[in-house]
Parts: sequence; C-alpha cells; structure tokens
Amino acid sequence: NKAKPKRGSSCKTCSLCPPRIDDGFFSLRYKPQSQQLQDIADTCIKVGDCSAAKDSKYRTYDETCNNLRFPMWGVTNSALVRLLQPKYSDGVSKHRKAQDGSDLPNARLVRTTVLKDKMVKDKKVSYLFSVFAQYISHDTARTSQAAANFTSCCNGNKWPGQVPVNCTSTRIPDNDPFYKKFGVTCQGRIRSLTTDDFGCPLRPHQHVIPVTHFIDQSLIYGQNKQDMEKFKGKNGLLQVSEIDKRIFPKSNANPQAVCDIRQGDRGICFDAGDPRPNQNPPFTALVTIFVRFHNDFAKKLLKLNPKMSADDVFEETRRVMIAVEHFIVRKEWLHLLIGREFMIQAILNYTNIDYDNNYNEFVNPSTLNEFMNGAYRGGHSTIIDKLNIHSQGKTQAMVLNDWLNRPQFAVDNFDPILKSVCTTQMPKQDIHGSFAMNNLFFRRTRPFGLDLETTSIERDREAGFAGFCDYMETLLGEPKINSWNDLKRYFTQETIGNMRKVYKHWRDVDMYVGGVSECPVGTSMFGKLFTAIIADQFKRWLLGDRHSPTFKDGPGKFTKAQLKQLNKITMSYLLCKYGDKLDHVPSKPFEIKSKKVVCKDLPDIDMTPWKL
Ligand code: HEM
Ligand SMILES: [Ca+2]
Repeated sequence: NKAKPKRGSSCKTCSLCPPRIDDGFFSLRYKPQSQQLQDIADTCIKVGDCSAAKDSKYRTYDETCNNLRFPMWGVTNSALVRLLQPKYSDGVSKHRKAQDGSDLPNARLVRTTVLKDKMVKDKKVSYLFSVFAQYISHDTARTSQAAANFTSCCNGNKWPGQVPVNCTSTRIPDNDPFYKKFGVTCQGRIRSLTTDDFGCPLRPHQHVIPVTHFIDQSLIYGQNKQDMEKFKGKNGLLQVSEIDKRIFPKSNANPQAVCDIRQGDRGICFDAGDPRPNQNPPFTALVTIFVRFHNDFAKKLLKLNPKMSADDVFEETRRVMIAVEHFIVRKEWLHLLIGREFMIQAILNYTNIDYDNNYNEFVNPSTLNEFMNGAYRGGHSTIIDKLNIHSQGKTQAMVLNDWLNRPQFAVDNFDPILKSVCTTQMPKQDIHGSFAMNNLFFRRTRPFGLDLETTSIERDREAGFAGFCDYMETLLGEPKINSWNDLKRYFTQETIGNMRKVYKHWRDVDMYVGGVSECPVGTSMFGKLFTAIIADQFKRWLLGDRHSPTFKDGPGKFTKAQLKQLNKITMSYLLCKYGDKLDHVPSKPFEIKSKKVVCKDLPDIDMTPWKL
C-alpha cells in the first residue's frame, strides 16, 4: 500500500516551484532516530522509583515513568531533544554566525524580504484544521520565558543600543516598510529558559519546556499532580463555569492579569491545564468542547457504575479524552498535514483504530527543538486574520487581533464560531503569513503591533540551529549544496532572489526560513525538511508512548468493545454533541468539501463496555 506522490503534484498554487526530481521524500536517507542511549539532556532530570507507575492503567500527571527504562523522557520541565547538533558560535549559547564570521542578517529584514505578507486560501482544508494544530501545539510545547519585564526589552519602541539581560529584542531597520511610519525601531522579546536556568550545565545548552511532551491532554489536566488538583471537581468531573446556562472551562482567578478585559466587557476569563485557553476565540471554543466531553463522559460513567470512586471516574475519563485526541490525529488530521504517503512511510497510517505492537521503548517521545522552534511554527502562516461569523441573520467579521485573550467572543458566539471554522477555507500553509500576524499582532489599541514570524526566526537562532543547507545534507542526505543555483531544487526563483538580497551566502539561510519557504512535496503541506521533522515528531509521540491507547501489551489499552465505541468519537461527533445546539456538521470537519452529518441522527456511544 505504498502510495506514490505525483512529482510536483502539490504545487497547485505555485506553478513556479521546481519539479521534485528527487522523487519527494521516498528516497530520504533520513531515518527517525531511536535512541539506544539516554539523551544527554536527560541528565538534568532525576526521577524516583517507578514501581507504583509500572502497572498503573493511568499516566502520571507529569509523565514520569511513562518510559520505564528512561523514566525522565518527555516529563514536565525537561529539555527538548535535537535532531542535529546546534551551531552556536561559542559552542554553548551564542547565535550562529554567517559564513564570513559576521552576524546573520537582521531577522525582521529577512522576514519582510523573504517571507512576505500575503493571504492565499487552501482549497481543501478548513480553518478548524489550524485550530486543532494549535491544540496539539499547546499540549506538547510552550516557550517558557526567563525572568524579565517585557517592556524593559526595548526603550519604549526604540532600539536600546544594547539588548538588556534576558531579552532577545529585534532591531527594526530604520527603513522598515511598515514600522517606519510609527518610528518603531525595536521589537521586544524575552529569551526562553534553558538547562542553564535549571542548574544543569549542559554544553551546548538546551531549551526546557514547562509542559508534558506527550500528546496527553495536559492542556486540560495540567502538567503535574498539583496542577491537576486545581482543576478536578467532585464526582470525577472537571471544575467548570456556567455562563448563560452553558458549560465552559473553569473561571480564572486573576482575570485582569490574564485576559484583556476592556470597559463594558463581561469579565470572562478561563483557566485550564495550560495557561493559554483564552488566547483566541476559536481555540477557546475547542478547549471548551473537550471540557464538556470530559464532564459528559464522566457523568455517564458514574451513572453506569455508581460505586466507582470519584478518582477512578476522573482517571478513566482522562484516559478516554487522551485516546480521542490521539485518534483524531491519526484518523482525521495528520494525513492532511504531512500527506498520507508520508504517514505510511513513517508507519503512522492508521485509518481504523485497532491494537498494534508499535510501542518501542527506545523511541524518545520528547518534543524536538527543531519541531517547536522550527517546523511547527511554520503553522503560523495558517492563522486567519479575520473570521466571518454568521449569527441571527447577520454576518460580522471577528478580527483576530481585536479578540486575543478575550474569550467573551467565544461565549457569545459559540455555535457560529464552530460553524464558521468548519466552512471557512484555511489560509494556506506556505511561505506567506498574514499582514495582521506579522505587523499588528497584539496591537491592542495601537496602530501597530508585533511580528510573530520575526519571533520564529529569532527563536531558531536562539536554538542555535544549523543552517538550512546543513539540515538538508546532514539530516536528509540531500546532495551537497554548492551554490545559490543548487537551491533551485527546493525553492522558486523568486524565493532565491529574495534570499540573495539579505543573506550573503546560501549556507547562511536559517533553517526556519528555508524550511517554511520550501515548495511542498508530495501531498504534504510542507517541503521535505519540515515534513521530515514533523513526521519524526509524531512518530515519537505515537510510537514512544507506553500508554498509547492501542498498544496491545500496554497498561493503557482499551478492550476491543471499548475501542469500537471510541472509534465513533470523531471530530464531527464532538462538534454535534458538545456544540451548544448545532443541527448539522460536516462529516469531515477538517475538510471544506464534506458531506453533512445531521446531529440528531447521530447515536450516543454505547457505554456498556465500561460497565464494571
Ligand atoms: C491564532 C492563532 C495563534 C496565535 C495567536 C499564536 C501565537 C503564538 C505566540 C505568541 C507564540 C509564542 C512566541 C514566542 O514568544 O516564541 C507561539 C508559539 C508557538 N506557536 Fe503559535 N499561535 C497561533 C497558532 C498556532 C498554530 C496554528 C500552530 C501550529 C500549527 C502554532 C504553533 C506554535 C508553536 C510550535 C510555538 C512554539 C511553542 C510555544 O511557545 O507554544 N501556533 N504562538
Ligand atoms: Ca502534553
């Protein structure tokens, strides 16, 4: 069943892309790494005894002892892992230098010259795809910031001369096409935490994330047991808030500090296992759907088994929630991201969920630095600047920048948002970001804001990634790149021309910039490099998880009868059941052209396989 992609077939909107004469990714020399030895970053984490966790059906909350041989793999506050050694100029933490020893070109200049603002719509995929992509990102990654005051990173909006401690501010060129009008010469940013901050003198340093690396709904349940206790309610339920007779995530105890609450607003602000449930209204809506699902399933479980303890109801429901998240990734979502043919190559082709023997204790399930600070940030080009919402015969535009950290919009327009994300075409995953995200981001009441993609370039440099050419040659085994001309294998002429305006040498091109600019390969949304990194990452998460819901010898496996029911909990099921009152939803909600499901015709899942 090895489906072969047609050569250059995915260059639908980009007729100028080169044919992928190397036959796409099927000839990759790159192999997902299985690590026989502890990753060096593991030396930072000490984990105690795993005997209690060994046979438990349930994961620990910080994921310690998921892997019994390497019990620190993927746990909260552990370091990312790397596919390639970094190229820090001092071997430890300082930015990579250009080939001639000078600094790499200014990140904002690279952004405006190579990654230009433009909105191209995807013909196949709905905006819900992007919202779910962010769900996975908040489950598995988060840039933790060093102790610094954001406003101190620039001198007002002016370049401070010397970047203050713990900041990685970007100098905005004086002749910037947008910021010049406003006299802005600095974009502030706080550096991310590294192993050094945790007293672990790794050389070169590595970045640490404050979340469990696994796909495990930690964005709902928290990153450790103590966190979880904050969200656990009575009878196995999650604590929730009730607004206008509907269920939403728990209210935030510090709404003024966490949310953007303006005069006349209702003061709505939520809290969840990851602190970003309020970030944008469609995302808040998706978090709410999963919170509602937890409480509905938990109630049914307790009704069926009145003697079950509240703790068991909570744990079992969490286990189901995680399985549902995994199954949506495997069955409905991942093939749209990296292409079915690549899923097959990476042994990730699940269309029907059944037992497997895929767990491999030598696969490190940790989040890759190249994924978090590289490939997956490319997804920012799929963020919509405004979403048209149809409600009560009227259409209003939700301008995303006006509704960041203001979840009230999601509460007031819950079903209309769900309908809209299913029927709106997603901005295409490509070299372009939106003007709104890359000039106006978080502008609040100002006429200008931040540039999210400049931040991605800066995070690549903080991570010390080798250049794009090194990645292609060393990681993917591509032929040596000896000239700008050789880059024609991967980019359009226009992209190469733009790169040449800012980079002095082709080997200077940043990994992020090259990766996001690459023409797509096969039916993947990405080029070869980002496809390979993302496939490797999902392989780690799905195959390196002892608690995989389908691992046949695993402690977390479901019975056959339970699996049959879980197979029915699809994205359309969740929308129908946990939207407020939707009549119908698409049967494939991540795809624009999809048949309808009439919600009242959709049977509930049968709970009997959970009868004790
Ligand atoms: C409206 C939607 C979104 C907004 C407002 C948003 C905003 C942000 C912000 C502010 C950061 C932190 C930047 C930094 O300081 O380093 C970030 C990081 C990140 N974003 Fe997004 N993002 C959105 C959607 C997405 C999507 C759709 C994806 C993936 C396809 C994604 C993937 C990531 C990743 C991997 C990171 C780095 C890890 C982290 O800090 O969470 N984001 N995003
Ligand atoms: Ca997680």
